[in-house]
Amino acid sequence: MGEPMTQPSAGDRVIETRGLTKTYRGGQLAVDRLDLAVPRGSVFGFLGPNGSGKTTTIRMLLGLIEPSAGGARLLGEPMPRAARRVLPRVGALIEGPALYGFLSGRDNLVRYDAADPATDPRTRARRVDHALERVGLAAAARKKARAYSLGMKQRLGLAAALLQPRELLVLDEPTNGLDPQGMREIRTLVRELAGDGTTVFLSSHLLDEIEQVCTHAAVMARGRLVTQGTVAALSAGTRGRLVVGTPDTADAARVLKEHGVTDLVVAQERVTGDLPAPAGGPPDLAEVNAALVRSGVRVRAFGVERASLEDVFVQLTGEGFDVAG
Ligand SMILES: Nc1ncnc2c1ncn2[C@@H]1O[C@H](COP(=O)(O)OP(=O)(O)OP(=O)(O)O)[C@@H](O)[C@H]1O
Repeated sequence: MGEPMTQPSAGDRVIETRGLTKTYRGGQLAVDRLDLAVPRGSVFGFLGPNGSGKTTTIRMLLGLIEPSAGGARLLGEPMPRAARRVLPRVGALIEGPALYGFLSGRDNLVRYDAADPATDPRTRARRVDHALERVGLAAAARKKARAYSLGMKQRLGLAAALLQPRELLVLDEPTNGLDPQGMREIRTLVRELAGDGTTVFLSSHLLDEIEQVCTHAAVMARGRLVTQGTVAALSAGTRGRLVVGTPDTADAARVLKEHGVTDLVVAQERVTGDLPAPAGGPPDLAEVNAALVRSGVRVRAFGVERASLEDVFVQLTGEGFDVAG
């Protein structure tokens, strides 16, 4: 309030950081001049290998730790200064929910709801039941939380974050440690929440997870932002690889090379390579295919593999994605 609007579109950003930096006391630079812009309504994936600074960033966004330099705005308000005003509009799940194992899932939620002085005790039961319904735990609501699977615990944590209507959900590695079924459940839930108009910001070290659920992503490496944008644009920025399935790999490689395909890799009955840069338009794949056939190459499969976020990461950092933390 009262502050001049520096960006005309600032109101459309639920998270915005400028030069956000964290150096821990031991001197570890965990987050280095981060400029993040999370549009309202997006499912925003915060992607990076372990140790790349995701949790540190999230802790600063939520006002749990102070930045060493730079700043963050959450729902348009400066953090941590406006924490008391902003945080009630934000649901968060970080480092697994704190639950009492000896209480039922439902009673855990009742406790969470009662801990919030702004809630009306008369409508508590309705809120709790609705949240349980929301995450698909209604049938297991009376079970003790210690009997819950990890996925159920994670869903209960989400239910706690959903006791109030939220504009933004911040989830730190929400599928970490879950089995494939548990992961699917959380992903489905995230999609549903986004469908209702909640902006979801989630961190993950899993590329395919981000590609499956997110509309936007930011990629981190060693505390720095590598890139951010829509998932479609990030992948489109990287050329796909041509893949030819054939028993005649040597001939195929020769013909492809003649057509400007580079970085050829010959594996068992498969030749892959980078397509030439599209000077004046994309290469004519039909012509490449016809040339293979003209040279007597028996082509079983022919196509371009879509670039993945992993390709984007490797191309931008020159590192594999599994960088040690
Ligand atoms: N409290 C702390 N004190 C000192 N260094 C820390 C602290 N917390 C994190 N770090 C270091 O800061 C860097 C970033 O860690 P952070 O936990 O933010 O990364 P991350 O991307 O969330 O990884 P992970 O998925 O493993 O949590 C790491 O090198 C980590 O060792």
